[in-house]
Amino acid sequence: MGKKKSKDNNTNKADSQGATGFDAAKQGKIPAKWYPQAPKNDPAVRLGLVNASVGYGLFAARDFAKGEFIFHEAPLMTALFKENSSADEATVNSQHRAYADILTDTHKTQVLNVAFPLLAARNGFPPPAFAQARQTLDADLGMNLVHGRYAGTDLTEEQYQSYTNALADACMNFFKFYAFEDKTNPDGVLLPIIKMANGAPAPTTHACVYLLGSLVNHCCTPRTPKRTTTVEGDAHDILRGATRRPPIGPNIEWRIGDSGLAKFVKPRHIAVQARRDIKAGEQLTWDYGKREKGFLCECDVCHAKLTDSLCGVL
Ligand SMILES: C[S@@+](CC[C@H](N)C(=O)[O-])C[C@H]1O[C@@H](n2cnc3c(N)ncnc32)[C@H](O)[C@@H]1O
Repeated sequence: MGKKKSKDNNTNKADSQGATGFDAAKQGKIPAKWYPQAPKNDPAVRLGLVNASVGYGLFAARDFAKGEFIFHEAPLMTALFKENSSADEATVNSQHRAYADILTDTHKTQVLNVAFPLLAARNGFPPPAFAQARQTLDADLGMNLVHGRYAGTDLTEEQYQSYTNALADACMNFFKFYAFEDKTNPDGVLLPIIKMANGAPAPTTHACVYLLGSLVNHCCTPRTPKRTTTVEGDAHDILRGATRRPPIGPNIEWRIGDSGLAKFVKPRHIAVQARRDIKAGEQLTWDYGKREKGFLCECDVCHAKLTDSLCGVL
């Protein structure tokens, strides 16, 4: 009962924030492309498993038009962050403090351990049983979302087990994998996190971890953005002449805080919008940028490149 009450409180808070943004949009104070077009309680995203090596991903729960606002959410936790910072005491302490704060809130801890089994494993928590995980994800995945959006999951028990079983030797640097750089410090000066080639200490700034935003996977930006392909599509196209094939490449983009695009997005909140038209069920991806990624990319652009090179060989 207590849990339900706190969720309702969250929703009410979100609604009142949403109303402000909504009014501002109606008055033309924010660009129409950020206007929340979907009715309240229309789910924006679902959590699913891409495959065992890529892990979780976010999927569109409905169609989105190019430029459409998809969701925005408050950070679950923020901490200091430095590129390659695992030896930096202040940064590590700050990250531990952020995590400890979350552990004082049982409800948030449950959600965190289900949404981020990597983090749970690192901190010695076995992933919860599927039945509990499913309930938590369905009910609470969108608890940080504003504008009344919510999210749930389509994860099956089999998928959940296959992913969580693979996590025994899970990652050591949670923030490195999941945090967003909040590039705007309180004075509005940009503090990009860059890898220092000369070994000098990298700049430190705040990093934010989000419940949904941090679960978005990477997709490379295609060199020629109009290039589109599918294996079957290629074969048919050759026979029938070129037809329009589904687009590839990152389909969303994000901003943190009020970056001049959305006045209702508070500092450190992340806001996500469609970079092109998106169909329900499509995985939402963005380009992580040039930073060292530390994984073998399995995005559709890399798959297309591989297909192209194999076709070239055959
Ligand atoms: C921000 S997390 C995204 C959520 C993650 N898939 C999960 O299940 O927790 C980033 C991690 O996801 C995986 N990942 C993201 N994009 C990927 C891609 N294009 N190819 C392979 N792995 C990817 C990598 O393990 C990466 O370190």
